[in-house]
Amino acid sequence: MTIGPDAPTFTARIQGIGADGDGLSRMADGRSLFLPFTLPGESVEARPVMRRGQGVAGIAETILEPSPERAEPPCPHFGTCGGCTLQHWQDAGIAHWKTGALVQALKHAGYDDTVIAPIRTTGPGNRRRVDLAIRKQAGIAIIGFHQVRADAIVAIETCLVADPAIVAILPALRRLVPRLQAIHRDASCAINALDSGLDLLFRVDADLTAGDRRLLAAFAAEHDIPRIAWALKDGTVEIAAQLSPVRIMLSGAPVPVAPGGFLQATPDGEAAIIAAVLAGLPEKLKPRDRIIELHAGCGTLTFALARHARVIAYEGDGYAVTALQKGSSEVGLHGPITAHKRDLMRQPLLPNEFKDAAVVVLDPPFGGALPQIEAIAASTVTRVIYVSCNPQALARDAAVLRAAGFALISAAPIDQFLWSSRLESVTVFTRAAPPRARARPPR
Ligand SMILES: C[S@@+](CC[C@H](N)C(=O)[O-])C[C@H]1O[C@@H](n2cnc3c(N)ncnc32)[C@H](O)[C@@H]1O
Repeated sequence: MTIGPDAPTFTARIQGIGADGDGLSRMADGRSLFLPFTLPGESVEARPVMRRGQGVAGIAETILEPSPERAEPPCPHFGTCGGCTLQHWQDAGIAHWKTGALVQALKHAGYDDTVIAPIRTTGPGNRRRVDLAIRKQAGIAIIGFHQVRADAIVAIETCLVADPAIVAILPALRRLVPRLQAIHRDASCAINALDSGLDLLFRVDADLTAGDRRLLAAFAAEHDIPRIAWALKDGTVEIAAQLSPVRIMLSGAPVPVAPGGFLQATPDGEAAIIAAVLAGLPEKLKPRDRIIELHAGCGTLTFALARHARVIAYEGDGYAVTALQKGSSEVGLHGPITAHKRDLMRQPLLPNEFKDAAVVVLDPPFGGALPQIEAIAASTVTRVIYVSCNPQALARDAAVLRAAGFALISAAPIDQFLWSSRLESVTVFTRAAPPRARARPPR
């Protein structure tokens, strides 16, 4: 079959939605056809444009029979900006599909008949972290998000998912960037909306000049931005301007999060994740018990967990570990929380390091935590709370837990990535203590 921008169109029926949020149909030769901005049940006039993996990516030129779940996309940038891919779908349809994605992932791991909690969805204007792409072209700054699978940047005037304080700084950034000499062509600006105000991290392609530093200090003062940092491609981060301390409150602890440091995408999502994690703790947990927390970041879950038992936290990013330690000493929790820097992919905790852990909480990055899960499976751990941002990785890791005798006792889908195909979830697994770990019966 001809594929390309001039390929003939044909009528295609959308059978489902793929992991990236594209509608799924079939070519006449049986290959998968991915059609963005279409919905299940729709009939469309499709043009197959290019190969994608084993399948073909296409364009729906005309929606011949629209789905009753179709919605009018509220954002003027929808369709070009790669940030949101599902604004053409009513909320209920997205919620149903995302819940189904979690059910499927768990089924794939061998867990059938899972009872799934109702999905918690974050509303617009809540995203407190964005990573803006920047391109300087003919003295003008293009600032926005990349198109899906493309190098082009869509200049954004507004963003309906981002915190309004982030949207409000965009015009000033567009005026600032052309004047920064350290930006030759491509750069980025990660913005975290913290409790102390916006926190900016520029990734630039050259060293800042003295003039750049003055500009950034003046920009920070004019817009009441406590800190602006910059980083070169090697990842070294330096502070360009700091007017006042930065902090985010995590379960009552003021944490001086590092520039560009990881935070859950939205405060509502963070609250829902914490609630689901705490609900999964063992009923008889005592303050002297040990919780082992893996991929702790700067302490989003740690401070909440430390109200219930001692927490031994591990995290690979040294800046995050330092922030967590500073936050715990601020609230006098230095005793109950111990934080260690450790690369858990290369050096996962060994089975015997989980000895006496009442529960393991893990919140790995997108790729999941296979080596670490295998060590947990081989340990005496009886309860695992798994926070995941990728159902596929969860499916793979949960299969290892199932093979090691863990039952799944709860699963909570959390949609903090409004109008995107991404999904967060919290799942709780338990198993009986293996014979050698069981208490000896009295004689
Ligand atoms: C999804 S974030 C969760 C962070 C934290 N639990 C939170 O809720 O804010 C994943 C964390 O895993 C950390 N991480 C990524 N790769 C790692 C590795 N190989 N070893 C240890 N930590 C890693 C990241 O730095 C990040 O803090």
